[in-house]
Amino acid sequence: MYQHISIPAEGSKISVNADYSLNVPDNPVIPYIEGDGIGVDITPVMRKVVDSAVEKAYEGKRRISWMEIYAGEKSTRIYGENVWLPEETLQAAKEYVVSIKGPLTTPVGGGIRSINVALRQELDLYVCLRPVRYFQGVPSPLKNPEKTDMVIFRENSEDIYAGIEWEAGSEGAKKVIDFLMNDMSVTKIRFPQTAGIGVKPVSREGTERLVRKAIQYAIDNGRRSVTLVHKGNIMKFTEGAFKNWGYQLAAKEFGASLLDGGPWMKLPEDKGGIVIKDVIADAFLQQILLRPEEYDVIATLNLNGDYVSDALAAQVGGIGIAPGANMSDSIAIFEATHGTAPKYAGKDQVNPGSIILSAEMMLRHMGWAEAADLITQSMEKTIQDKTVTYDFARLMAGAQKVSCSAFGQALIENMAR
Ligand SMILES: NC(=O)C1=CN([C@@H]2O[C@H](COP(=O)(O)OP(=O)(O)OC[C@H]3O[C@@H](n4cnc5c(N)ncnc54)[C@H](OP(=O)(O)O)[C@@H]3O)[C@@H](O)[C@H]2O)C=CC1
Ligand SMILES: O=C(O)CCC(=O)C(=O)O
Ligand SMILES: [Mg+2]
Repeated sequence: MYQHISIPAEGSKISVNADYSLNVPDNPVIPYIEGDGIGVDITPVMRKVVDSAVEKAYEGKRRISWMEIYAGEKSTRIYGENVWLPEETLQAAKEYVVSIKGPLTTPVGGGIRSINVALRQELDLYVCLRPVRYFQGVPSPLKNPEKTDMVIFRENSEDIYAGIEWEAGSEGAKKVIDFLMNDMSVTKIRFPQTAGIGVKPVSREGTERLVRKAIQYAIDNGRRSVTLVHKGNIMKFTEGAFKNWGYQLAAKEFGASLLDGGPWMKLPEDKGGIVIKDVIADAFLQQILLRPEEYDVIATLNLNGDYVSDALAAQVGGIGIAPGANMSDSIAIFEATHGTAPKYAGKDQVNPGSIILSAEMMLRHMGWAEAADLITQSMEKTIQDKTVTYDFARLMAGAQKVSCSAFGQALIENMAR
């Protein structure tokens, strides 16, 4: 029994088999977190669009029972002042296997640590999967935005992003600096009296499980290459190790061999002949603008993946239309790439496209491809009709600018069946 979560009267749990495949009942209970800021605008629209797609695709034989669970500001209103991520929210996400969330606020330079990161850490959702594709008609800063077609596998549990750090002048920072200077002979801390300290753990296990998923995805989906994106020239034993462990895994588990003497590799033809390559992160950020067609599946560390996600989203029209998922082998929480966009909160203005396309990924993950296809088709049609929210309308000649909820309604009306 939960304290504040109301379990729907109808519906049952999705379960996971030993091989991590899912048993999805026709009436699954799907937990959702509304989200802070624009969560109040986009999450209800997403639910309506998904319900409509499922109804249209399965004519009442399948249906989602939504179950609200809480995190972020709404949680503090329900559970108490300092309860940002209740234990029962984690429990429900585990028990019900597949869920979806709106964005959650993280204060800058102090205050609570990210609840988004905490959710990923607590549930060990080690893959952040963010596909980036172009929808015809979306305004983009590129001449040929359709050439950007990548799938990002961002490591989601390690790196400097994990939040191990001590504030300048704190007891913790002093202790760590003392240890580094006195016990480890470190002489390179430029201003030891006033330095804050962050720690960047990157492990072989963490790297291998992420790169394994990326390569398997590339094989299963007929992709051409997997690129390891790193800053290994500077951070040799973290980012450099990520690159080395990635190549080693490709050889050890997938039979990759050196291509033209290396370091690039190639999988055997029965595994699609996929090329495994690497690129240094700064060079990657300029190459994705100049030659995006050379990149396909991307495997990278947590912080790089965060930067790369927003940069690639911009190339195909912005974070209003950038979906994603946080996944372990069994549990998945789908979420948009963007944040809470506080200046638009409650104004019914923003693009609900990102969370709707995250739900589209969720439906596909559940094996409900017919409903997922309806969402993609209606998204394509609605954008081509130039019925769009402010973010696209301001860059599109002759567009009909609509609200967040009206865009959802247009999607529903444009569903083919
Ligand atoms: N996973 C999560 O929950 C995430 C949470 N965050 C958190 O969100 C908060 C705000 O972060 P911030 O850096 O402002 O980033 P945001 O992604 O929230 O917003 C930045 C800008 O992106 C555009 N944008 C974002 N979402 C949409 C949308 N749905 N439709 C149209 N445009 C959109 C807006 O641009 P414009 O002004 O040009 O219209 C907005 O001002 C922070 O607390 C941050 O930590 C951030 C990222 C992910
Ligand atoms: O947790 C946050 O507030 C930011 C997270 C983020 O930017 C991301 O995961 O892309
Ligand atoms: Mg981000």
